Amino acid sequence: MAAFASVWRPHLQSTESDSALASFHCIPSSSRLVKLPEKLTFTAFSSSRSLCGLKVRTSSVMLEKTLETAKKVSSKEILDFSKYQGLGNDFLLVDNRDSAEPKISPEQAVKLCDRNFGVGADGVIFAMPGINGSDYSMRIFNSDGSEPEMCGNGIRCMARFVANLENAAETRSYNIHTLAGLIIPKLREDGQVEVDMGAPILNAPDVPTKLTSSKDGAVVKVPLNVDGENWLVTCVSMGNPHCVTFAREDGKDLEVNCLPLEKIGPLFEHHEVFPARTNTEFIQVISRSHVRMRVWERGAGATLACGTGACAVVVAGVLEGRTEKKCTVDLPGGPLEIEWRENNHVYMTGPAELVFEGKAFL
Ligand SMILES: N[C@@H](CCC[C@H](N)C(=O)O)C(=O)O
Repeated sequence: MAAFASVWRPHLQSTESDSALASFHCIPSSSRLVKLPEKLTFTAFSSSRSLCGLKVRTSSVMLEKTLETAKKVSSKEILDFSKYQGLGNDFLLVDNRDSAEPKISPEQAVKLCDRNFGVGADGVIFAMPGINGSDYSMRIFNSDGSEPEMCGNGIRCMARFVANLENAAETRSYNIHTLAGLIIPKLREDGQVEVDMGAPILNAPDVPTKLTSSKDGAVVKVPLNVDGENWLVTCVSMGNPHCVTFAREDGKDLEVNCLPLEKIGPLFEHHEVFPARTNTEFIQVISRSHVRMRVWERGAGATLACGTGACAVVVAGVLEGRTEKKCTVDLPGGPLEIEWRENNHVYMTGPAELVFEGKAFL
């Protein structure tokens, strides 16, 4: 972890392109605080110096240890990561193939996901050794440090990440063990990733929700009072819980771009009827095969896309009689193709792209 030290008119300047590393050190020149690795103490020097890739120019910053020591200290506390995004849902991917324990703690993930003080991401994903014959296991921490069972956009990114690590063929599929069971992403020739997301879970206590079921154990188009307003909701688990709404109780179509997501999202997420909290999808139907979605994610807030959410939406759309089983879901970050097939599995197709690789101080 970094330590704070008082200095006199410090001026730090990054000499590397690694913004994550730099962000731990860069401060406004008017400030009197500077973050440095905690094991450093101070003596005087008065010229321009380079510290861990940063140029230090001040007349009175005092350093006792050598720059070599600083580099050794830093290297022990650096995390290598690759940043990926799927429709703007962004993740730090960590090569965790040598251990069945995540390399960083939930608290460290929260810091790294911070968009001002860290690298910035909706979550951290660990590519871990496979279990029970699977190729890999995936675990993920949300940006609030909580651990979800699954992540649809994340698993597309993970497939691309492990293929890069392995220098694998452009087109192949992986069996990935998740806390929601076995999920199978396939890298396609056209660059898209198609994922067999498994079967939806509809039985209310398994979602989980305390709402009373309306149809064969499932919660379909059931009124839910949120802050004095009644919404009609359908609850679906894709391994993780989702509450999907197409309308308030007046039945009028939603105009999703006009919803105050930051206000109502947290009220759904923490509603007492969702014992494990919930992701919430607000949907506007454009046609029976095309919907517009905005999402408030459990543990991450408003994101540009949610893969498990888009799958839950098509299942909910079919159960409510609003959509076909094959549907395009438009998210703020772009479209996902979703299909609920005859084998009861939901298939999701979308992009996954490497943004950059980096190193961050923990
Ligand atoms: N963005 C993800 C879902 C990530 C997990 C979610 N926030 C939860 O807590 O369930 C996706 O693409 O599915």
